[in-house]
Amino acid sequence: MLEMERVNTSYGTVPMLREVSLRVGEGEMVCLLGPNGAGKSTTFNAICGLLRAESGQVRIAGRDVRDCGTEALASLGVGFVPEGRRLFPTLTVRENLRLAFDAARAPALEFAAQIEKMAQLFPRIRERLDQRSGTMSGGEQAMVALARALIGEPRLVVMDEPSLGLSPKLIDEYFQIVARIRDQGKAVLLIEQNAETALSIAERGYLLVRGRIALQGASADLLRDDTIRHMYL
Ligand SMILES: Nc1ncnc2c1ncn2[C@@H]1O[C@H](COP(=O)(O)OP(=O)(O)OP(=O)(O)O)[C@@H](O)[C@H]1O
Repeated sequence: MLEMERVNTSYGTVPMLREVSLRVGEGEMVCLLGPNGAGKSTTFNAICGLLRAESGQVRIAGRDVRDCGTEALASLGVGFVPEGRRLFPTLTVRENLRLAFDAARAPALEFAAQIEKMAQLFPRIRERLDQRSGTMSGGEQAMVALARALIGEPRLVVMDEPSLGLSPKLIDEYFQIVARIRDQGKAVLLIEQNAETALSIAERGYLLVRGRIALQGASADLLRDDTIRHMYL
């Protein structure tokens, strides 16, 4: 579903990502770990078209998306959960979801039915559909941001540190929902600081250090790896 091949990016003259290659297969959940400043959000931006890769390729479902634009990606079946949620705070939950639903351009889907599906998946937002999203708690906003990524039935979901700022109890609830999404057959790239939780639900993982992929492997192997244990566990 997602392939990055030898991607390089810079901020001005400062190189950031260096020869980054990663892939997420159909229905597979993969995590991208890395310390602060490693380039995780840069990788997210390179996938969603906010930052153009200088060289290398970014392909989604076999299509080169480097010049695609973020809106077009939604209609290719990709849902994004950006760091910090980035909801429209003065719009209601329903309006935020509507924008994402329209961007997905999926004529076979019906908005009311998709809202009902999201309300079932996220009971916390059912009674808040007409509340302005900026007045919701951080945990509720996190659920709305995930519902927004899912409402157009994407085949691939890319999440940038979605658990940031959530309480331990909410993190558990959040990742139970993420695991259910994976079980529905969606491909997921989970960019996370929370290595133990991420590796416990993803099949494989990559470790990004100073813009380069330093380690990759099956989650069970990474959980036993000395570098990962030293950095996180
Ligand atoms: N727009 C920008 N202009 C210049 N430098 C930037 C820009 N965005 C990010 N950087 C730098 O690139 C490096 C990687 O940033 P990035 O946000 O990708 O890291 P990260 O792994 O997501 O870190 P964190 O876990 O702290 O969010 C950092 O040193 C950051 O200061």
